[in-house]
Amino acid sequence: MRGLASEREYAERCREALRRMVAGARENVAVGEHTWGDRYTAERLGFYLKTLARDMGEEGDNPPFFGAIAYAAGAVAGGHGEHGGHGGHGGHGGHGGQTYYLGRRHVSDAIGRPPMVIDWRAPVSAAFYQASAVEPRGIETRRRFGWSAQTLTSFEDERLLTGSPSGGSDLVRREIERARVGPMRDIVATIQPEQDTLVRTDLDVSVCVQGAPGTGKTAVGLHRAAYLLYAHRSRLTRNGVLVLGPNRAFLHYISAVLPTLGEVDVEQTTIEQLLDREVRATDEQATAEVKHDVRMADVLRKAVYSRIGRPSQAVVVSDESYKWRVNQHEFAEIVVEAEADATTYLTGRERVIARIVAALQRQAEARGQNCNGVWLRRMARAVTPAVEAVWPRLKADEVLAEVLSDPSTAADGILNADELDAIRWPRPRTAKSARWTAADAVLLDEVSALLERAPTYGHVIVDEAQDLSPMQCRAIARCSEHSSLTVLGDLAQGTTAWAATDWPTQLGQLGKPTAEIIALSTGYRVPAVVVELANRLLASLDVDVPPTTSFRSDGELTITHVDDLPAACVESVQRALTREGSVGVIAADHQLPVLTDALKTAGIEVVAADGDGRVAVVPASLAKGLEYDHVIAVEPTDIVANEPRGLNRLYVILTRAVSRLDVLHNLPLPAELS
Ligand SMILES: Nc1ncnc2c1ncn2[C@@H]1O[C@H](COP(=O)(O)OP(=O)(O)OP(=O)(O)O)[C@@H](O)[C@H]1O
Repeated sequence: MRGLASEREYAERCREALRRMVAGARENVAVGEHTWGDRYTAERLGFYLKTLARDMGEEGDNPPFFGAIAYAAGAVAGGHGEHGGHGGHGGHGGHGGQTYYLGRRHVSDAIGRPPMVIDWRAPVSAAFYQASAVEPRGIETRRRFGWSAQTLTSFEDERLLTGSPSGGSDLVRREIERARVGPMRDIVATIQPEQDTLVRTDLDVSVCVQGAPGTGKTAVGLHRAAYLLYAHRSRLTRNGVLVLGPNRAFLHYISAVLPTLGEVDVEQTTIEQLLDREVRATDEQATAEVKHDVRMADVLRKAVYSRIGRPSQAVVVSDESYKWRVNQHEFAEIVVEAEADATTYLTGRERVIARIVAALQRQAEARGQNCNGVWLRRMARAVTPAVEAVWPRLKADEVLAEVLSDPSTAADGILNADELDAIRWPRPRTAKSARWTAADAVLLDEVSALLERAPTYGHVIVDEAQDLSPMQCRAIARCSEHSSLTVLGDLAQGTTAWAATDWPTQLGQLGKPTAEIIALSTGYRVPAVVVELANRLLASLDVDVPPTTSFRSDGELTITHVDDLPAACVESVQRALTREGSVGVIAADHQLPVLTDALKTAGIEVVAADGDGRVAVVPASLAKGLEYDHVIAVEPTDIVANEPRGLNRLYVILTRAVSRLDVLHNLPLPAELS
C-alpha cells in the first residue's frame, strides 16, 4: 500500500474527481432543463439531476475517504455481508490483490473505470467493518486514515492475516473519545461490527435493538436509513423512510447526520408532529393514561361501527324511463355483508353504494336498458341519501368529540366507571369547539384509520421506542403496515407512565411480533466511571436489561454536596468552560429558571436544549437522546421525586455525559445510587 505522501496525492486526485462530478451534475441539470422529449421525462430527469447536484454540493468538505482495505493476492470474494446493494467490484467476483478506498460516497474519475473511492454502503465495504484477525475475509491490511480538517495527517494499519489479534485501533479510540461539540456526527469511519450488522440488515427484516445508553442505537438507526436508501433507492424514494425521535431538541441534535451522508430526503419527526394535529390542551395524568390504553382502540371501533344502522325501507330511485328498487330485505343483506367484510368504515360504505347500484343495473339490463358510465354515476348519486341514513359519512373529530362528551355509550363494558369519568369532558362539546390534547391526537389518528387507510412508509425507524404507548404503537404499526421497522430503545430509560417493560409486548403493539430482538451493551458515549454510577440504579428499575460496559476508560466523575446549588452550578460551568466540549446543565424542570438566572448573572451565555451554544440548560424531561461533553446533574433527589418514573429519568440523565459528569446535591442522594 502507499506511503503517506502518495496517499495525500491520491486524496487530492479524489477531490479533483469529486469536483468534476459535482460540476458535471450541475451542468447536466442545465442540459436536462432544455432536453427535448415529453414533459414528464424532462421533469423526472431534472429532479434527479438537481437532487444529485444538491446532495453532492451539500456534503461539504468531508475527507474523500476514511479507510482502505487491501486483499491478499489470490483472495476470493467472501460471501459474508455481500448481499443487497449494488454490484460488487474486483472483476470476476475475486478481490485478490485489490485495494479499495472507502468514503462517504463513490468517487470516480471516468465512466467505466473502477471507482477511486467506494461508498461505505456498497457490499464490498462490509468487509472493512467486519473483518478481524480471527476472521480476516482475505484482507491483508485494513488501513484507517487520520484527518485534521482537510489534511491527511496519518494512517494506521492492521495486518489481519498474521493471525494475532490486534490491540484495537488508536484512531477508533480517539474518535470515540473525542470531545463532543455541536450536533451529532456520522460514525461511518468507526462503525463497530455489531453495529454494522444491524445497519446492513435487509430491508424486509424488522429488528428491535435493546441498547444500553450510548451503545449507538441512534447512530445505527440513522446509518441504517442511509444504507437502505442506497441499497433500495427506487423502492424507498417512492414511499419514503421515516425516522421518529422523542422530541424536537433530539431531532435538532441528530439533524446533520443524514445530510452528511448524502441523504436529505428522510423525514425526521416526532410522533406528535407526525399525527399533525394542533395540540391546545393538556390532559391530567390519569386521563392521559386511559386515553393511551390499548382498550381505547376497541372503544373507538365500537363508536365508529355502531353508527351503522339497519334499513327501515327499500331504496327507490328513478331515471326518465322507470322507477328502480332494491327492497328493504336485500338492502339489509348488503349492509350486513359489507359490515362484515369492511376493511375500513368508508370503503364499506362505498361498497354498499356499489352493490345497490349493481343490483339496479341487473334489473335495468334485464329490461334491455343500456347502463353506461353516466347512468351508473347518476344512480350512485341517487342512492346515496338512502345509504347515508343507514351508513352515514363520518369525520374523525366528530366521532371523538362525541365519545369524549359521552363515553358511556361506546366504552361501556370496556372501561370501568373511574376510567369513563377520567376521559369524560366536563361539559359536552362539538368537534369545532374541542381543544385537543396530545393523547387526543393519537385517538383521532386511530379513528381516521378506522374510517380510511392512510399512506404507509417504505421503512420506519423508531427511536426511544420504549416510551411509546400502546395507542402510539398502533399509529406507527399502521404507517409501517406493508414495510419493516427498526425499533430502537432501552427499557431502563422508559419514563412515560405507559413505558414498555418488555419488548415482545411492545413489538406486538407495533405490529411486528416476530422482529428479532438484539441487545447492544458496549457503550461508546459514557466513560466507565460514570457507567459504574448509573449501573447502580439498574437493580431498582424493574426491567431485565444487561448492564452497560463502557468502551471508554477515560472520563471523570465528581459528586459534591453543596449548600448553594445555583452558585455551585455556576462554578461548575465555569470550570467546564476551561476545557473543550459542550456543557449541559440538567435539572428537574422546575429548577431551571433559578439556575438559568444564576448562570446569566455570572455572565455565562446559555441556550435551551434545542439551541446551538456551548452551554445548554436542559430540563430533565427533555434530556433523552441528547449528550454533552460535560454534564452537570443538579439535585438527583429532586429529579427522582419529580415524576413517577423518576429513577428511570435519573438513569437517563447520568448517562448523557461524554467525558465528565459533575453531580451537585444539597439533599441526600437517592438511596438507590449509593
Ligand atoms: N462506532 C462508533 N464510533 C464512534 N462513535 C460512536 C460509535 N457508536 C456510537 N458512537 C457515539 O456514541 C454516542 C452515543 O451514540 P447514540 O446516541 O447513537 O447512542 P444511543 O444508544 O442512542 O444512546 P441513548 O440511548 O443513551 O440515547 C454518540 O456520540 C455516537 O456518535
